[in-house]
Amino acid sequence: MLKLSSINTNIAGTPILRDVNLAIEPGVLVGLIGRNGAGKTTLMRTVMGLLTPESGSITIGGQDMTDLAPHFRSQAKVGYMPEDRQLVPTLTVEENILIPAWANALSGAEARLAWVYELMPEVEAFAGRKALQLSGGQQKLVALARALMTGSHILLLDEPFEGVAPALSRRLASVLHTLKDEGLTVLLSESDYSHSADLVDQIYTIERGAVAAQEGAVK
Ligand SMILES: Nc1ncnc2c1ncn2[C@@H]1O[C@H](COP(=O)(O)OP(=O)(O)OP(=O)(O)O)[C@@H](O)[C@H]1O
Repeated sequence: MLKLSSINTNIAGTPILRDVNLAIEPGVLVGLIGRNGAGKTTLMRTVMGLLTPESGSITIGGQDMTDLAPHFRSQAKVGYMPEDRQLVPTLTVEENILIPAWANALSGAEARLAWVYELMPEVEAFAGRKALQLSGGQQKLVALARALMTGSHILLLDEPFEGVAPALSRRLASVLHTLKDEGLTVLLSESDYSHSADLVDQIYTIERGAVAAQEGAVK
């Protein structure tokens, strides 16, 4: 379970997240819906420990992560797919996918990589190509593959469908359906409901850094 309690995060002294409370039960796919600039990325970066909240707490699987360095998220089997992908352009696709495994000395990385390739055979097909040779949508799949290396329990996906062509969007949605069936816990952000409506079990909206649960919004 992922839980944020009364989180306030500032950027350069400006309050961005305001008293955010959010709880995701294991195996549930939650949509975080809000316009550009609402604070979705700030929320994800705060959960990942890349931004330190001014106050409040973050627990993952019952462990208080609020003051722990980002790499503790990998140990807790949390994976993060940033909105801007953040691939290293001159490394191959496979090298990019393996970065979190190297950085965290992940045991069982080979088996995990094989599982990821089984889930997304198209990624294995371009494993040897440099990241800069891929389209934006293909890079999104690679960023998802990389997030899955550590994210075997919880995935944070920041606008995964943004800028992805329709055919690849459908493919991405089908991969996310499979991950949901596998029991992963997922927080997925989107600026509207266009891609997530069929996927999410529960919705939170975010507006000017304030988060609200949408009761009975879906399923
Ligand atoms: N490095 C920064 N310096 C100053 N302000 C920032 C910085 N990063 C984000 N902000 C501000 O924080 C607010 C929330 O931004 P954030 O990126 O979290 O929103 P978002 O919902 O993810 O939107 P987007 O899809 O546009 O990224 C915005 O008002 C943005 O201008």
